[in-house]
Amino acid sequence: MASMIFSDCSSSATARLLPLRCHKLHRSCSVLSFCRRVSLPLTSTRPLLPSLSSLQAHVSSTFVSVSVTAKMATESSAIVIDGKSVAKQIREEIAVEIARMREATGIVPGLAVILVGDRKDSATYVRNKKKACDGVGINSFEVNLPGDTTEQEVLNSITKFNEDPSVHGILVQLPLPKHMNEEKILNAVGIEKDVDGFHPLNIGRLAMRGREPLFVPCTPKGCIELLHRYGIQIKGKKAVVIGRSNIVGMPAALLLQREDATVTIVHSRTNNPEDIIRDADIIISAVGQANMVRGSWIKPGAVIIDVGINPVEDPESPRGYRLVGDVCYEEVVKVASAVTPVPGGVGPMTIAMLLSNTLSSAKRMHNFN
Ligand SMILES: Nc1nc2c(c(=O)[nH]1)N[C@@H](CN(C=O)c1ccc(C(=O)N[C@@H](CCC(=O)O)C(=O)O)cc1)CN2
Repeated sequence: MASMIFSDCSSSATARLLPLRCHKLHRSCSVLSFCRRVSLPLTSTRPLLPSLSSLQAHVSSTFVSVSVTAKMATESSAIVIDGKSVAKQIREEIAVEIARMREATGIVPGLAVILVGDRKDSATYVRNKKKACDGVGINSFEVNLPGDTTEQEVLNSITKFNEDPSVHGILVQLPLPKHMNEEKILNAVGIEKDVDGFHPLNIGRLAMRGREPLFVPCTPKGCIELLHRYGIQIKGKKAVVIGRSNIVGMPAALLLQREDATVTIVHSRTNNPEDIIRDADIIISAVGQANMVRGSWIKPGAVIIDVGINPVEDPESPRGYRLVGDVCYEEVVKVASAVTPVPGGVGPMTIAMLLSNTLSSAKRMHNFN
């Protein structure tokens, strides 16, 4: 962001941003070591965050297990929105639905993933998607193409999957190599199999009142699902989305608007972004800048959804780096009422929403409710 000062807020003074593509991602993150973990609410209707005192009153009845210490009542500290656990719960719900559908109809949902090139991070995400499919009972189909493959070869794979009745969802892992026309490739995915929700027709419908997209992009959908499952009210709230990418920022803003929030998008040309962010009740940050959003930019009690996954150098970590979000977690956790960690926040929800979209697609195609 041109007008923002980037300053690292990690404990390591030497921490530096690393290019994501050079490194295999890993799960350990020292940032999480001081997180208070609050287990999941089992219902999406009961608010998790009305106040600390009512939170404590509900503790024994509402949550599976809660490890909130007495310290929390005296020290201002946000609830950690546990995306990893929510995603697990959603995968379990999806597995039950898939089994029900298979028993009733004999149909098994199928997801096709096309990976072009040799980015390690993309390969990891694709592998994790396949593992998640296996876990819930979705058939997965994979095509791996070299980085110098032609656009036509990618289009041929898409056509093949568009015509295959055992495939209910198709996704092309992004980013594509630079020589490819992303728009042309994403437009080729049949709208009824567009489980990433990136087809312009799906995005267009998302933007219009009174129209329904067949699919909503997975990461923004995961952000909203986290807010719902934690009982965080969106209606009437001031929401700020930081970043305006086609994959996250723009659809996240559209979704928040559909939920009746008043939405502002902050981007690289926004003047005084801190002032706008400081006014927000809900912040979704998706810029890919480590620790950019500081504690002083946050209104006390705001809810922070951090979509950034940024590797920073960390000599103390076994792999030499760790993942941090766009938000300076150590500072923000003291000001916000709830915050997603990185890793373990929005990331796992992306894959859970992909499974959910694939199941919906199979149900819609086979008229199964
Ligand atoms: N076609 C698509 N391409 C890309 C998408 C997408 O939704 N569709 N999103 C991202 C990458 N992505 C899925 O593809 C993705 C990113 C991160 C995670 C995740 O679980 N992250 C973990 C941390 C990573 C780790 O330790 O392995 C976390 O945050 O806890 C899942 C999926 C770009 N491309």
